[in-house]
Amino acid sequence: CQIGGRHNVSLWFVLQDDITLMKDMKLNHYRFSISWPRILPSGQKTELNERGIKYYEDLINRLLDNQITPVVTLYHWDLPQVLQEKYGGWQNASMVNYFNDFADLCFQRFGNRVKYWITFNNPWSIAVEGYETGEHAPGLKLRGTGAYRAAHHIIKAHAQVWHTYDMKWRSRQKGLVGISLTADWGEPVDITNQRDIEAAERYIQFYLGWFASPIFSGDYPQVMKDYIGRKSGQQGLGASRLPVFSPQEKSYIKGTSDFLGLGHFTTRYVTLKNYPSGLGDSYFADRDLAELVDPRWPDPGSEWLYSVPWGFRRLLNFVKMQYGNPMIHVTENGVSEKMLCTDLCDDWRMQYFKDYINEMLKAVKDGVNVKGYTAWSLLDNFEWDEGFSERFGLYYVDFRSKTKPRYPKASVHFYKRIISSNGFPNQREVESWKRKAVETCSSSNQLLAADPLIGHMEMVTEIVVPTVCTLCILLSAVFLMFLLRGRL
Ligand SMILES: CCCCCCCCCCCCC/C=C/[C@@H](O)[C@@H](N)CO[C@@H]1O[C@H](CO)[C@@H](O)[C@H](O)[C@H]1O
Repeated sequence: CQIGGRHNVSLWFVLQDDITLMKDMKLNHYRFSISWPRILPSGQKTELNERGIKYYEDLINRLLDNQITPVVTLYHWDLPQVLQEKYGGWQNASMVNYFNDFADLCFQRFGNRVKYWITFNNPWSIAVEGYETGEHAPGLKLRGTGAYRAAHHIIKAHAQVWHTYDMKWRSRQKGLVGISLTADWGEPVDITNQRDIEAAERYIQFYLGWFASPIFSGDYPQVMKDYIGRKSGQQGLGASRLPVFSPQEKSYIKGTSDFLGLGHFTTRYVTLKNYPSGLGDSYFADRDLAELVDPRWPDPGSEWLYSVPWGFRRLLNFVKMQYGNPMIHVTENGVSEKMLCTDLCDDWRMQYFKDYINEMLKAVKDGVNVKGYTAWSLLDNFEWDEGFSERFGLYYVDFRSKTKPRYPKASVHFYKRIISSNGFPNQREVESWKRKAVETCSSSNQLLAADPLIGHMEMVTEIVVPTVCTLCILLSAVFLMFLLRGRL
């Protein structure tokens, strides 16, 4: 669960409270990110924000005091603005060294206590949504080239950070450094149709393989090199839009992940669809495929998120087969709800967790090396596409209130049972967990229902009172001026 780099409420007592929530749920680890600009506001090591460092030190210490292992992500999408403005962010190769300096500083300052490091969270989103579709920061629409360039530099930056840790810190600190990749599963529409099978394979290779292949196997997936290379040629370009790793770079990058962090939320059916070149380059057109969904799949929240648990097991087995059965930590898995739905009795989330965790356990039985699972997310937080209107939290957060109070959804009680049983004992017991969770959440619902009143009172003290006071002062000043002018 993650709030770290994006902690909005940094009051100490809130931090304490959240750790109490974690402890109460018997979480044994907590994933959060360190905000690069918070530590190095100019992006470079010349200017250090000691208060930012202190904030993370306190968080880490407090977690350890409570026997909760910190799992720290170094880049969950917040780049120091100056690096974007001066160099173009991840379009520029110089980010590799800047990011390495930041990571090195984190290892130096926190590495005696942090043993699990994740370099990047979901680089697919950074590259595609940041530099191809422009939906995320920095909002660039460099179609057909931007995402590939950004990814190229991210992969190199990841590798350099892993080597820095390996050479400089590992022997003393004895931690692990990995990357967290997010991917959907892609299932052929027709499993007897070779063209659909290949299209589904391309879907996964363009998603997961784009990053995992260089890191685990030493180069981009062959199918990406073939498709992008061919289309670039048809477009009259002298070279592929997909950058190339030199032989030295390939061997430098290969093997640079001590574990694979895996984020997974949903699945797509995939079929062949040709995109003739000349209609505009794009990452999406390069894949020559169409994504489909089954209208019967539940989709309680985000429009891209359908609950398809069986896809999780297939994806995990794909990782095992494709990358030599690496150690996997599931870093993100969860489901949202739309804002209008303020019901704390989130039976669809309990169902999602039950089904997805169950499929993960089947994958473990298949021999997949899953060592950890982290739900997304502990608290409702800022969603990158939809802001605060899509809630992924186990805990509901009342964003209208200054103190951002947390209310447990039914899934808190349910998830807690999964943790203490380390899985599912039997169907009957699991059903009774659900019943009890729903009973408990009804009382929290009542608390939340009383909340608009609190919000209203806060609005009065925060907006109405200061505005009225300012107006009074202004009026008095005007009145005084008139009075003085009359006397002169
Ligand atoms: C020629 C064909 C053109 C087709 C154009 C299609 C454009 C599609 C755009 C794709 C959008 C996909 C959105 C899905 C993204 C998720 O994978 C991503 N949000 C998952 O990342 C995690 O999501 C969490 C929940 O939002 C988030 O909070 C967490 O930080 C992310 O790591």
